Order: sequence, then C-alpha cells, then structure tokens
Amino acid sequence: MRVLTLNPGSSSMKAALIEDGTTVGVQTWDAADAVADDRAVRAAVRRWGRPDAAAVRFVHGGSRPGPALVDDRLLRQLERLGSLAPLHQPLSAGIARLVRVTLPDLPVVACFDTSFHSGLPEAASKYPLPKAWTAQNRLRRYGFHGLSCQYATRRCAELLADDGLRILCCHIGSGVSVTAIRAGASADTSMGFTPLEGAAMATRSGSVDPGLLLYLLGTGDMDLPRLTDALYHRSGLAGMTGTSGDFREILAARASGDRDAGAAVEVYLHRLRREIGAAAMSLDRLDAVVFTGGVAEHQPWLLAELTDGLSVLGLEIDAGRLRNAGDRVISPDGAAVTLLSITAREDLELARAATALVLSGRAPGAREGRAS
Ligand SMILES: Nc1ncnc2c1ncn2[C@@H]1O[C@H](COP(=O)(O)OP(=O)(O)O)[C@@H](O)[C@H]1O
Ligand SMILES: CC(=O)OP(=O)(O)O
Ligand SMILES: [Mg+2]
Repeated sequence: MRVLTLNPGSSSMKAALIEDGTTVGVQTWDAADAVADDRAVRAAVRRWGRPDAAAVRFVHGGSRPGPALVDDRLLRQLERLGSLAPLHQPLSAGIARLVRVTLPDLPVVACFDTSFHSGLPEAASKYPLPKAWTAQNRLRRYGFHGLSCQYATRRCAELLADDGLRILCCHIGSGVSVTAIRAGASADTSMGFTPLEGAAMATRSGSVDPGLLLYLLGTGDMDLPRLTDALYHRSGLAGMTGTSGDFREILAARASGDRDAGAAVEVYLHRLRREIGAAAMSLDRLDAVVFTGGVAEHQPWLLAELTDGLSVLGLEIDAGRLRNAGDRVISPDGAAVTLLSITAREDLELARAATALVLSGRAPGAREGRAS
C-alpha cells in the first residue's frame, strides 16, 4: 500500500511516500509556507502520484489510544483541541482538510502523538490539583512526540536485539521532550497537558513556575493572548537570544562570541539534563538512551556537551562514533548505558498505522477511541 504521510512539526512540514514500509521519497518544507499555499500536498501528488491512503500526524488526540479514520466529525473534535497545541493542531487539521479536498475518496488516517502515552501510570499522568478538576481525567498529563518514541523504541530494539529494554527517548527538535520507556510502554514523559511542559525548546519556554505566570497575569500588564504568544512563540532559545530559535543560528552566534547565545545554550542543556534525570527515576534500571529529532541528528557535538553533564547516570560518548552517520550506537563498547543516535522517522510509524487501519477493513467514517 502506498501511503502519503504528512507531519506538520512546529518548524517544518515533512511529507513522505511510503510503499509497503519502504521509503519512496521524503520532502521537507518550512512549516508556515507549506500549509498556507497547500504546496506540500500538491507537490507530493505531482511527484509521487496518487497514493492509496494518507496519514496525518496530530500531536493531540485527547484520550484516543490509536489512529482513526478522518471524517468531518473527527476533524471538528480534533480542531476543538487546537488551544492545547496551537503550534501544531490547526496545521494538522488544515492539512487533513486539504487532502480530503485534493484527493476525494482517499482514506485519510489521523495518528496521534498522545496515543503512545495513553497507558501512562496514574502517578505520572495525574497533576496534584483539586479532585474536582481531575475527576473526569481530562485535566491530566497526555505526553507528546509519541510517534517518534514509538519508532525510536522499535529501532532501538532492532539495533540492540532486545525488546525488553529500559530506554530514555530524548526527542530534540524544535520541540523537546524526554520519555521513559519500559519494555515498549511509556512510563513517564516530560510534556504534559500540552506540548509546553518540560524542557526548554526552540520557541517554547518549557516548564516555568506557575507562580510567575500568576504574578504576571495578576499585575494586569499581561493578558491571556499575550501570555500565550510569549510562552509558545517568543520564549525558549528564541526568547533568550532574540533569534528564530533555530539551533544553527544559536550555535553560529555562540561561536562568534555572542554572550546571550552562550547563556541560552547553557540554560537549554541544564533544563534538558534535569528532564533526563527526572525521567530516569521512572525506570528500575537504565539500558539505553536514544537521541532523535532535528537538533540531535544534525548537531551531534551538542550531544557530547549534553552528556558531559550526565556522568552521574553513567552516560559516556565515543567521539569517533559520533563522527559517523546513520542510526548507530554512540557510546563506547562496555559503557554502563548504551547511547544511540536514531533518525526520527515518524513517517514510517504514520504509514504503518494507516496501512494497518485501512487493511483492517474499517469503513471510512469509523471512529476509534472517545471524544475528549
Ligand atoms: N541541516 C541541519 N543542520 C543543523 N541543524 C539542523 C539541520 N536541520 C535541522 N536542524 C535543527 O533541527 C531543528 C528542527 O528539528 P525538527 O525535528 O526537524 O523540527 P520540527 O519540530 O519542526 O519537527 C531546527 O531548529 C534546527 O535547529
Ligand atoms: C510535540 C512537538 O513539539 O513536536 P515538534 O517537535 O515536531 O514540533
Ligand atoms: Mg518534529
């Protein structure tokens, strides 16, 4: 089956054509352009021809434990989750609508980042908030980057020939998260109710003392739309440096002696190490740490800087292996914990899920899971 996969990230729009698990082609656009002028969908069809199905990544699926065929009702439900993932959800809904218009009658499958974490233990998913707020289990930690975690888990098991591993999956792209995985199941993860919690990111703040935010709202100088914009678009690396938050720009500025860029990288790495340390506590032992996502894949030296501050967990990098390319072990032989660099292939997970759902014969319009 030929599946067109569409993955709107916070800084990029990635399209791929996967045929029976084999990659026919991959193309990446800047996030803002691609959806605005429907270039991604039209270019993909021009280049690869009409697929048999399309799969679209939605970061927020509410409580849905697995993928679902898209119909108007599902799209409306997913759009209602827009304020919980404003950098992603509207783009995903827009692209799913576009596919339905451009390729009528094509089965379109929505795959959710949150599904991988749908079995999070209560201790990890529950916020210590008033019982009345959490009783319906909606105001809780959902977790994101699930398609990336699913792929990293699968690939790590393949490379190390063991599917019972205790893994930390560090997704370091525009969004950043750390997930503790116990024999394939998510045990804890740094993103929560929204993809704003946890580590500092390209333009997102990550976790900030809620007291600081209450203080700002209480002064009257800050209203909700301005606070939302600041935390999602003008914080993280971008906020600390006044740049776009792209790591290439930050590292170039640091190399030329820019003090703000140097300090921003320190804060970013410190916060990421804290999340790695915290996530490790949800495992009974630590076998492997996987680094994935655009920054991890293209800036391997940053991983050496990151792990330099993680010797307490026994993390060690082999500089020679860091220089190589592709999915690989990057720790020395005999290291206490095996470190791996794995290319994020959410597209392969999207195609796998769509193929399984379409072949299972569920009629278009069938829905899986509950509305959130
Ligand atoms: N060729 C590259 N060289 C260096 N860094 C890169 C390169 N490509 C991407 N990056 C880094 O990866 C980040 C985007 O990561 P990615 O996981 O693709 O993002 P998204 O969150 O949009 O899915 C960019 O901000 C950039 O810092
Ligand atoms: C969840 C998230 O932040 O995704 P991305 O890194 O693709 O923007
Ligand atoms: Mg991404």
